[in-house]
Amino acid sequence: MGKIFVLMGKSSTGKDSIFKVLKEDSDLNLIPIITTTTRPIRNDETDGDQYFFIKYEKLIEYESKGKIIEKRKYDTTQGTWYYATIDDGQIDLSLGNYVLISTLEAYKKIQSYFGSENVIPIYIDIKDDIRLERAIIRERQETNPNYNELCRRFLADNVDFSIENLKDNNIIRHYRNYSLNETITEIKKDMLSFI
Ligand SMILES: Nc1ncnc2c1ncn2[C@@H]1O[C@H](COP(=O)(O)OP(=O)(O)OP(=O)(O)O)[C@@H](O)[C@H]1O
Repeated sequence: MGKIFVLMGKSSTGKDSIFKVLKEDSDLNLIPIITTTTRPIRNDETDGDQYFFIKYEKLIEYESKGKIIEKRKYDTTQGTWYYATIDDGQIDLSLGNYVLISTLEAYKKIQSYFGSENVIPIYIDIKDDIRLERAIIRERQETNPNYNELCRRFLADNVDFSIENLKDNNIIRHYRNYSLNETITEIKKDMLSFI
């Protein structure tokens, strides 16, 4: 039976940078799960790469077909955005091991959907000052930087990933992403021990 590795962490901790490398690693041979969002695509993103970028109407269509594993709603400074994991036939644990980027809330639902023994958390963390610095550097590269949204998310993440929430979900191991290569090596070693 395959495993699902769930990469989690506050914004700008490096989840996407780590995901990009792990999904190309031939030793791990992980199948990436692409989740869905209704938020606008950023300059450096490609549809079907970081997310499937869909319209709200399409999300409702999936919902009416009972295909939503989990869905989250965020009231952002640019309007309401939804993020969802959709059971669109991408995941079959008899076929291999999977990796996705998600949230703590979604991780819980994925665990109840696929069985907690099959779902492994990979929690990425860095100190707040470095996280904020990386977030600002990244945002500056956007055509229309949105520092209000950056700040909203920065603060919201500290609530979502509070020490209590992490403890309640039994997330003990923290992978500290100061050096990207070292973090990836560490995660890879642990992943290999599960597969
Ligand atoms: N170890 C690292 N050292 C320096 N910069 C890094 C490191 N890891 C990631 N970054 C940079 O930090 C920024 C945030 O990384 P990334 O987009 O991967 O984070 P994320 O957790 O996926 O963020 P979000 O959840 O907001 O999409 C990017 O500009 C990335 O290039």
